[in-house]
Amino acid sequence: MKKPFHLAWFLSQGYGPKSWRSEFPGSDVHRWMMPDIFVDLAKGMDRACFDYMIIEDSSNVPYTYQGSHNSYLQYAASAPKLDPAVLVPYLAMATKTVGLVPTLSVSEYPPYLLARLVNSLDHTTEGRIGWNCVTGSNDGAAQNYGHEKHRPHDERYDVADEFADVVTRLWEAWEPDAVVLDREKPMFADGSKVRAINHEGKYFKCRGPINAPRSPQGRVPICQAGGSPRGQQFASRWADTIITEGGGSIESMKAYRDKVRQQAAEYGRNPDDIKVLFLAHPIIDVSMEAARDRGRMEAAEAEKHLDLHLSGMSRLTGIDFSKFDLDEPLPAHLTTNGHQSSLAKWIGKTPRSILQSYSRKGGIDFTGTPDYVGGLMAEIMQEVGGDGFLIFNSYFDRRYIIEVCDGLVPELQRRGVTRKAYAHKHLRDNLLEF
Ligand SMILES: Cc1cc2nc3c(=O)[nH]c(=O)nc-3n(C[C@H](O)[C@H](O)[C@H](O)COP(=O)(O)O)c2cc1C
Repeated sequence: MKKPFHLAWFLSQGYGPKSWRSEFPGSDVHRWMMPDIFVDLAKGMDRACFDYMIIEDSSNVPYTYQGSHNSYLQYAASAPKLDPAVLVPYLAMATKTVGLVPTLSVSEYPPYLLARLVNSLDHTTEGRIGWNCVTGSNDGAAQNYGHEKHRPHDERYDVADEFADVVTRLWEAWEPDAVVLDREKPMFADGSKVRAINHEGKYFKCRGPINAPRSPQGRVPICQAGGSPRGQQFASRWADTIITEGGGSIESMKAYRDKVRQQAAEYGRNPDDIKVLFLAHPIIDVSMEAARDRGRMEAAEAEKHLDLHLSGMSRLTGIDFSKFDLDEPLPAHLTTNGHQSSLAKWIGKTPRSILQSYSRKGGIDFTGTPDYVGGLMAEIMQEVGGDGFLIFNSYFDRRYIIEVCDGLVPELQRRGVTRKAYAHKHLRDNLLEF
């Protein structure tokens, strides 16, 4: 029997405008700031029994490309974005089980504030919350929080280590049976079962305890995407689920997963407790020709707007890519304090070839009928060994939601490789189901 795998959705470009340039825009594009299209997505995911949706985030209007914010605003690329934590309760109210994972940066939140927010969301969703733990990368965001630039790349992960330690201890500061609710005594909570954490570290100081009981999951699942050696080390230590591009081949996916699992074992963790999910951008239609046509149209459209992708590369690395010749290989000496794993992949390639692979959405080509794409996904996961896929499409429309949730996923379910019903209520339990 085939081993089942997990499905999640990466809401790339966060809580921002989605379908405004689509052929199927919906009649409510000017109301992009309302939760409606995201609610439709979450309902589709609940029907299809996805594990979770990550709501990407960043909190600045970037100006790295050509020293100007114009291209970002022109394409609604990275801006505008509303706060992902605001979206979560709307999605939770509209669905029953799908997990909800807002992105919250350790460079922007104080640990107590973040621990409290996530604890509150875990209570009110009855255990469906995860935390996408990021360090931030673009200096423009650091400038919105009182700094000139971000800390050095690897030190950000040192900060994240201490941050995750404080946050997880706050989440566990109340014993599971601390709330007594004894009306006669009277005793709401037993003080002997609630402890301060008295943390004094290199970066943070926090007394605790958190001012709310342990939430349904207690220690909320942590999601992480660090791709550099230091990032992977952090993820192996803390993450319950890791999201990654995967490198575009079965070999690279397998190698990445094996490395994470080995590092996790070195930290004394059970590697099976970490679910590695690989980005996938399926393009689905009723026939192979129709799907390929759509793929060609998407690529042609992307190639018409090279500055959209150049500005994205600039934002991730802090390097202004308008300075380079499109057809000259990028110099080997380039360094970044932003996404090191992304830059490492680009060095030695020409910007044009990087953009072409961007416009084809890099990675493995999942273009075809639901039957074809479902079969391909099943085969790939079988070879990689796990643990699942993370669907993404930055500017999806409602048609895309249906294609994936009501076309592709039923094919995966028919093959017995993804779940047909949730076995549990909590996100962590669903992640650990297989
Ligand atoms: C699928 C995926 C989702 C990510 N989501 C976010 C995000 O929402 N916000 C953010 O600041 N960074 C995000 N990142 C960036 C990662 O947190 C990390 O900075 C990046 O992968 C580079 O890792 P490195 O610095 O270890 O090379 C994401 C990365 C990936 C691959």
